[in-house]
Order: sequence, then C-alpha cells, then structure tokens
Amino acid sequence: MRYISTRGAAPTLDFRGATLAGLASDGGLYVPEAWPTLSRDEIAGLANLSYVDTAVAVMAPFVGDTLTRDELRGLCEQAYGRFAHAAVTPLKQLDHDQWLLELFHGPTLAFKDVALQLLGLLFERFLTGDNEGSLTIVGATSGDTGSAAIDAVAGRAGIDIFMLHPAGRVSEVQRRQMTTVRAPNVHNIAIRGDFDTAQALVKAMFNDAGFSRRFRLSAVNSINWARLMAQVVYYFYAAVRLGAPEREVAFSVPTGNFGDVFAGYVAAKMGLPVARLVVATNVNDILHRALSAGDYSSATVVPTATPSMDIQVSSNFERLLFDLGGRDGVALAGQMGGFEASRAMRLTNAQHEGAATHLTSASVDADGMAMAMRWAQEHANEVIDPHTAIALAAARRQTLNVPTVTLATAHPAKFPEAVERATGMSARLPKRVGDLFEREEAFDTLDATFAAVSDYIAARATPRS
Ligand SMILES: Cc1ncc(COP(=O)(O)O)c(C=O)c1O
Ligand SMILES: N[C@@H](CCOP(=O)(O)O)C(=O)O
Repeated sequence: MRYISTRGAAPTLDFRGATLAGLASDGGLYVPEAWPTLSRDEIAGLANLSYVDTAVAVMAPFVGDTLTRDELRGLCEQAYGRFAHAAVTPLKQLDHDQWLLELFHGPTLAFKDVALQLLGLLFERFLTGDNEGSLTIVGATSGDTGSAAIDAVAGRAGIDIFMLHPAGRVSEVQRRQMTTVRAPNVHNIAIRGDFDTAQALVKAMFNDAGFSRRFRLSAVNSINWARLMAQVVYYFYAAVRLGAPEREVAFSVPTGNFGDVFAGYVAAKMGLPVARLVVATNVNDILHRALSAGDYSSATVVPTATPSMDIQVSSNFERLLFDLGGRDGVALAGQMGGFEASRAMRLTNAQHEGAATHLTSASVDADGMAMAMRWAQEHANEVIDPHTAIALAAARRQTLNVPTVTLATAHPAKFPEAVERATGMSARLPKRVGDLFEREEAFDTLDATFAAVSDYIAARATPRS
C-alpha cells in the first residue's frame, strides 16, 4: 500500500514512511492511494473473530508489506492486552435501536487509546535498526490525545514527546493524566491559547524547513494516518455484531478534529454497509455548518463542558474534501491555502453533495447534552460522559430505522463535574488510574507563539544524527 498527500506535492510513502512522517512535507495529510475493500463474505467472516483478529484483518491491507501478518498480530495483542475489558470495545444496548460502543477501556479512559497504544508500538518497531536518529513527537491536545499519547510512548527509547494543551481548558483529570507522568522523554506544555492555536503551532513546526531539517518530527494526532487506520477497526467490530453485512448500521460520532468519524467513512469505503454517519458537534459547530450549508468558516472557540470537541479547525476534514473532490491534490492545496489565509472556505458542489451521501450532522448545545445524559441514566441506567452525550443526543434526533451506535469516546469519570451537574451521579475513576490526585504535576506554560514553543522544544529535543 502506498500513501499520497492530500496536497499532491509530497513524496509517496509506504506505511512505515507515512507513520513516521506524520504530516506530509507539503502541509497535506497522507491517505492510501486507493481504498482497499473487503467482500461481503469477508465482512461476514469477521463476526466470529476476537478484537485482535478483527484488527489484523481490517488493518493488514493498509500495512502492506511493512509488517508480516504475525508481526501485526503480535503488536495488536500487546496493544489490546492492556485494555480492561475482554471485548476491548464492548457494545451495550440502550433501547430498541440505540447502542453504545464503549471505547474507553484503555489505560487512559478515552477512545484515543485504541489507536495510540498501537501507534506507540509501531514507532518502536519502525525505529528498530534505523539510524536516522531520535523521533521528536510534537502534538496538540484538547485533553484526551495528550494522555493517551504520553502513556503510549513514555519511557520508550529514541522518542521525545512534546504535548501542547490549552491552559485551563482541559478537565483536571485530563490534565493530571498528562502532567503526572514523570518520564524523562515526556514534556508537557500549557499554551496561553486554545486548541486550534496549539494545533496550528504543531503544523507550523512541521512546515518550517529549518526546524524539520534539524529535528526528526513525527505526529501522534490524527493527522497521522496510522491513528485513523486503527480506529476503522471498531466500526467493523461493532457492525458485524449487529448483523452486518446483512443489516445496515448507523453510527453517531462526537466530533472535533473529524478523525473518528473519518475512520467510519473509511470503513464505509471499504465495503461496510454504513447507513449513515452522524457528525455530532457541540456549539463549536464548524463541521455542522460545513456539512449542512457548505460553509467551512472558523469562528472563535467557545469553551464548553465537552472540551475535547472545542475545535474550530478540523484537521481531518481535509481528507474528506480530498476524497470527495476527485482526489485532486493541486485543487485541494489551493482550497486549503485559501482557508488558511482567510479562515473561511466554501465546499464545492461535489464535496457538499458527496458528503451528504454518507454524513448527516447536528450541533447539540449544553441543554441537549444534559438531557441525553439524563435519558441514558433514567432509561438504561448508564452514566455517560458529556462528549458521548452530544452524540447520543444527535443520534436520537435522527429517524434511521437501523441499529444506531453512539461512540462512547470517554469514561464519565474524566468529567465528574459535568456528569454530576446533569445527572446528580458521581462518576468514580476506575482503580487502574491509581493515585492520580496524589501525584505531583510537571508542566511549563508558554505563550502561544512559534518562537516560544519551537525554542522550548529545540532546547530539549535531540537533533537528527
Ligand atoms: C472524548 C472525546 N470525544 C470526541 C472527540 C472528537 O474526536 P475527533 O477529534 O476524532 O473528531 C475527542 C477528541 O478528539 C475526545 O477526546
Ligand atoms: N480532542 C482531541 C483533539 C486532538 O485530536 P486528534 O484526534 O487529532 O489527536 C484531543 O483529545 O486532544
């Protein structure tokens, strides 16, 4: 399998190259040259497989010959062996046609673990025997990517991780899960700005020729293709348990950076009968405006009780626009360049209409979120996190007549105040997070400028050898 950039001007890479590169050198994102497909029989055959075997079957075409099937299985066994539930991502029924797919049984209690536990191992595997020097991971987080990425790479040789989070805009549990990990290769930075600013700084470091020549940069955000690849698996895992390929299934996905829902789009492209993907946003609704009215224009981020979705520039939307726009890298580079200059863009007809064949969107406010939390509690005795509630509220607004799976992206105990406000319930942290509130925190706070952040990293990272 070869990987091409959405902006058409970066070298084509294999899976190993795309994983280590993270972002393409032309500022675009890597995508497979063509979508691999699974036949109906192959999809039906997944129904009896474990999570690990499903992961191997779904990911093998993307990995190509960079790993043998046995190597891939070994990495998946190691990654998913750390999950606290035997099914890795169990399904729960809420009522006749509403389901929850619990993605938070990994070490840091959010869906990010599903991909990042594997990505940490892939980095280690691909760096073995390679003489190009240490990897400098720079990432931006609105809460969950940071802790999952840090857990996945803390203490690994040949890797330094610099994680930027917006100061004061992540939950206390999220912050502590990052800042209490005391490994010498982990560097936490709180920036005086929002998540979009942090993400823009990360991209600017990749795009700065001098900085990226000096340091071997890589990404743990969903701009890294390997992240999305690992997330495609659970769409298959859930759908076959609900009757696919004989029966269509819909998914409702709480969305910020458009990574998780794009993984669902990829599953559909691979042949999974997905009736609909519901793109659920909070009031930071750039994606809802783009999908409903073709207007992708970035507004100021409003802090909400769903901080991980407080995003107004959704990186992976570029992958969708590329795929729906005829995979024309030159045209997309122009379109994205326009957006970067003005923070506004119109979707073309092909992009807007193409998106409508797969995706429906909804923006859910604080009341809608709280109502969904109460509904889950009263009707199904389930305490859900606020992000999951945004997607459940969006799912319940649809008339789909097929099983509808809401992705439960975080454990409710990551957001105890919001849970208690909406339901009166207290959400307890599982034992596996240990003494989070007793551990000492370490992080530095910086201005949200390229100079402040790149100087900080340059003073601590290992330059290319
Ligand atoms: C709990 C939670 N839900 C939903 C999202 C949104 O996912 P994505 O950015 O892939 O759209 C995030 C952050 O990524 C998250 O941490
Ligand atoms: N909500 C995210 C933001 C970054 O998203 P990513 O999926 O691109 O890493 C977070 O939890 O940090």
